[in-house]
Amino acid sequence: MREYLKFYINGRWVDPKTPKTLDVINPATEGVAGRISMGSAADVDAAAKAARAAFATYSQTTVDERVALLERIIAEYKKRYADMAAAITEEMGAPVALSQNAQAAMGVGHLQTALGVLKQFHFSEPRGSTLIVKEPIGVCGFITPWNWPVNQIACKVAPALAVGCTMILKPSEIAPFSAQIWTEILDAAGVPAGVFNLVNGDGPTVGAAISSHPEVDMVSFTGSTRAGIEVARNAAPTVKRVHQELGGKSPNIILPDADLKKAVTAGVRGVMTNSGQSCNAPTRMLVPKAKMDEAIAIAKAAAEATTVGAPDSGAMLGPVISATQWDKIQTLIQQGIKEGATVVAGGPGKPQGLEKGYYVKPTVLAKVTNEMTVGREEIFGPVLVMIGYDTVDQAVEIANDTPYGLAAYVSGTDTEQVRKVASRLRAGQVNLNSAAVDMMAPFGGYKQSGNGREWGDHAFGEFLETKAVLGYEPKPA
Ligand SMILES: NC(=O)c1ccc[n+]([C@@H]2O[C@H](COP(=O)([O-])OP(=O)(O)OC[C@H]3O[C@@H](n4cnc5c(N)ncnc54)[C@H](O)[C@@H]3O)[C@@H](O)[C@H]2O)c1
Repeated sequence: MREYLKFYINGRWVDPKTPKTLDVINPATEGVAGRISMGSAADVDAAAKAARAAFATYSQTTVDERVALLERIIAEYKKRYADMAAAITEEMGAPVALSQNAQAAMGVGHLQTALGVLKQFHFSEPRGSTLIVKEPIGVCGFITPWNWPVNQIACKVAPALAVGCTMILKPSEIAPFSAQIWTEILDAAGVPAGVFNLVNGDGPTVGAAISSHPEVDMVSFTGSTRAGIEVARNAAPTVKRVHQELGGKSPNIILPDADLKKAVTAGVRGVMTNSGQSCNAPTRMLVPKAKMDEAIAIAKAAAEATTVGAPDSGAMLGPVISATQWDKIQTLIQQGIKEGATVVAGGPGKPQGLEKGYYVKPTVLAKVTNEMTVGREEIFGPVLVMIGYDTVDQAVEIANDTPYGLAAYVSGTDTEQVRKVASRLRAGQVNLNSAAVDMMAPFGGYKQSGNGREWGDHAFGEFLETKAVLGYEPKPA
């Protein structure tokens, strides 16, 4: 039973201004795994003031000092790696192997990436007699979700620290354990007081207080489009910069000349991983109608080979995050069936023998059209929908017919055609032929999937202001 009742403000573990707690549920057991304090606007205010005070000195640190700091954080992270992976499994149910090999790995991955970028980054550029300077934007507010918890914390905190910003983090209240370990790591690494602050709590209270606080210069939010809109609304009166990373319903175009077995199998795996709880999951598979029967058979086999079970059982999928999420997924599957989709694999209800815990059957729905609810709404569970197309033009049209634009996937053997299709897709990241993760590739959405870009060098820009210093080079006498 974990008890994380203090916040981290101004380099110290402090009690909340008003005591209030929340039980954290382990989704694999439905049992209480721990307790956190739920903060208030007063806690956010204390954190914002600490971050503002620390900005005066931290923003003036040298690149070498920040390189040394990131190196110390990476060293501490490596010491706590197993604790981090265990915390993630406990808070959100990821299989042990996924937590160890991917979830926890992303945390240190973003730290190392930020370190590499920082060593080469140009913070100023002379242009004639003018100097253009990139300066840290100030105090940042970070609001993060539960699905890739430390990934989303690290991809904000690491570049922000690298450029000289100070910050307040509000992690997901449903999965707050990894954020606690993260904070302990930063504390052990000697992050100066006030540079990084942690306040736990819910969105409407702590999230809204961060979004609207006049001392917060920018807010970076990852989560649902609904909450992202609220953040922007609350931020508007203070004219702060708002960075949103929101939902997705990413298309996966399997071109007529693709290696069908490889592409469909990879597509199914891409949806199911992390129990379908990835914002960039390839959830809409677009298949040539002439190849649909064959594709369905491959998808069925791949989904049925996807094992589900307790995080420590060696199964490929754990539970989904919560009872609410489980219910939402079930309602959407039922809605899909009602609107005419065919269940190819999985379907409603819990997998056999897994009555306790929020487990969902790896599900494939075929005969889906892009107009159906399951073709349009983000399900955020292990549910793939398959949609047929007649021509490549039609596939592109269906792919783009969504309010989202986070990711897209294309498979085919004709490289020219694959690239051409990629150029027509309105999405922030297009993955060709199951390319591997690239930590330097910018990550972010078009349309209602958000704005701005995280990861790699592009992330630095989110936390920088641009200053033009005219007359920097004095005119020769
Ligand atoms: N684009 C991306 O990079 C990305 C990554 C992961 C998840 N997501 C999206 O996140 C969603 C799932 O996460 P979730 O259920 O935790 O989302 P959520 O929006 O409910 O919660 C995300 C965070 O926002 C906070 N929040 C909620 N309401 C708020 C408000 N009014 N003001 C300020 N903060 C508020 C929550 O407390 C939490 O910390 C999915 O839609 C998914 O696609 C997007």
